[in-house]
Amino acid sequence: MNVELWTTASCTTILAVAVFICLFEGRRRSQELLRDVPMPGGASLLWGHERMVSQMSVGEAYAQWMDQLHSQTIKIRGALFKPDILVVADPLAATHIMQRHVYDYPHSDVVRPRIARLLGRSLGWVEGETEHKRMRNLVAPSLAPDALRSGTADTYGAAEKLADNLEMHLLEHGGSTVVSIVDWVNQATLEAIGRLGFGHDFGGGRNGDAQKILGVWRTMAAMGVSRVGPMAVMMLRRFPIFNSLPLKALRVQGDVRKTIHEGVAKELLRRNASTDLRIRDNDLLARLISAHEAGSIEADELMDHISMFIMAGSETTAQSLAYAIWELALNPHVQTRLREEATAYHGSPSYDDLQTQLPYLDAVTREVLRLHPALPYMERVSSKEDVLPLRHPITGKQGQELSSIPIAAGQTVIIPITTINTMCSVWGDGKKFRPDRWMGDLPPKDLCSTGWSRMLTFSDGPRICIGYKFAILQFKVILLTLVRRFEFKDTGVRVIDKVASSLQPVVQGQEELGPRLPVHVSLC
Ligand code: HEM
Repeated sequence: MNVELWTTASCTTILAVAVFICLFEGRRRSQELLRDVPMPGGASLLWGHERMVSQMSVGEAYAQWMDQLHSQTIKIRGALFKPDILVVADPLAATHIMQRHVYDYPHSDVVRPRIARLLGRSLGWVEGETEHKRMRNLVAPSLAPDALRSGTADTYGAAEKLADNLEMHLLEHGGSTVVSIVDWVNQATLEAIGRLGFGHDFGGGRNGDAQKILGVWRTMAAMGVSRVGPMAVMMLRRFPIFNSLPLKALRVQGDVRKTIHEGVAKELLRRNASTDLRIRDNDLLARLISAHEAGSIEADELMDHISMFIMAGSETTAQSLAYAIWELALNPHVQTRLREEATAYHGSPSYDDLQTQLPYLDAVTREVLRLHPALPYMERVSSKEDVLPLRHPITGKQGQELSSIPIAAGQTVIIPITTINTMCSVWGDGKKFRPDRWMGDLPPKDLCSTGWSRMLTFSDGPRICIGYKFAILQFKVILLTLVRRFEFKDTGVRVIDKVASSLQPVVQGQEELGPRLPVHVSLC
């Protein structure tokens, strides 16, 4: 063997041993600190518990294990010999992470590169307190209640356009037909964020740009819910370096951001330059452009804020609305009662009336957002050692009661939003769709999360969803408009909740068709 070859071989071996020692050491330390945290049985040697999580309907596996182990804090075995993953539904521990120490728990190596590819290096991606606060302060006024008050009429405009298009579609089909409702409501939510944030008309969510954006998103989501989707997540969780490989599953994520940048974002900037744009003083685009002109943000950041807000501002609300209509189809008595309230109110309720004058619409909204959170879980990694306080102590290996657990730096932590929002030990009949719960007694506050409405649907603390008030406005306006004009009926299919970046409904037996939520619609 010549010297060069020998040196290369030795270096490679030393590197491989070093990587192995680091991985092993990280695993050992994390296992040691989590030794008292209960773990369910049945892990596969290769896939740990992670594959089971992805095979069941969203949140189901965690709920079952937490019930079995009588604990809201558990650990699961990671796939491909990854160190154990901590799953935290305990309200005090979740509040500790999201409220008080959110900057010590950045997004994981699966989540952050995905956000960068899909939506851009904007607010949901940025880490570190200073940079995060800077971005948040830049965009927050555009989504504050005053901005929403002046944007309410535009949101009604988007909802009416959807209702008109749907009515036309039904008339072409003899007055009633089955539609995949997600695709329809997504047109309205895209139109609504276009109008509110950017003074932009997406042609009711049906023009060329809108169709391209919704099309690439659908392709990405279909791949995410296919068999390769969960595999890719497990591989990336274990080997983050795969994030830089030219894999198809990753490339289609990048297509979403690219489509927005090359289409609507360029068009907005072109029209701004020719002053052909209807910008409200405080709207998102106006704020971004003045920050760019003042030299406080680069062009790349400007473009990424546009892609982030167009997608985050439309897709999540569309999923939630689609599930709302599906629940109305499954629960005709709720639908009738909601329609009665909606038609008893004459005209279009203002932003403030929507908060107080339609109590049943409010209850239905909260119940759908509780049961079907559009982001079913959050995944974080501790950047330093920490001690997690617990509201519900766990019993250690020696039978001792532990009201806190130590966390190693680098520990992956999952906060299972769906499981937290629906836990029967907190909510009683937590898996049942029952809007009336919001008009009666709610679970005691100390058993619940400190997020909006005692849930974690919009996260909590300094990184709580910045668009949640707009999401609720869109949700109520579109649901109110649709329930006044259409009747929804169940089609009898069984739906399984999957995740591809966000919650995605899949029809059992028709998985190959990708995310769909079929509902029978007719004119009222
Ligand atoms: C029902 C609809 C929505 C749901 C359930 C939802 C949920 C969430 C959740 C759980 C997070 C935290 C994610 C994490 O930290 O890992 C988040 C963050 C975020 N959401 Fe939403 N969201 C919704 C609608 C919206 C809308 C309408 C917008 C914009 C107009 C928006 C923009 C954002 C942004 C920019 C962030 C990052 C905030 C930060 O890190 O400071 N979301 N959302």
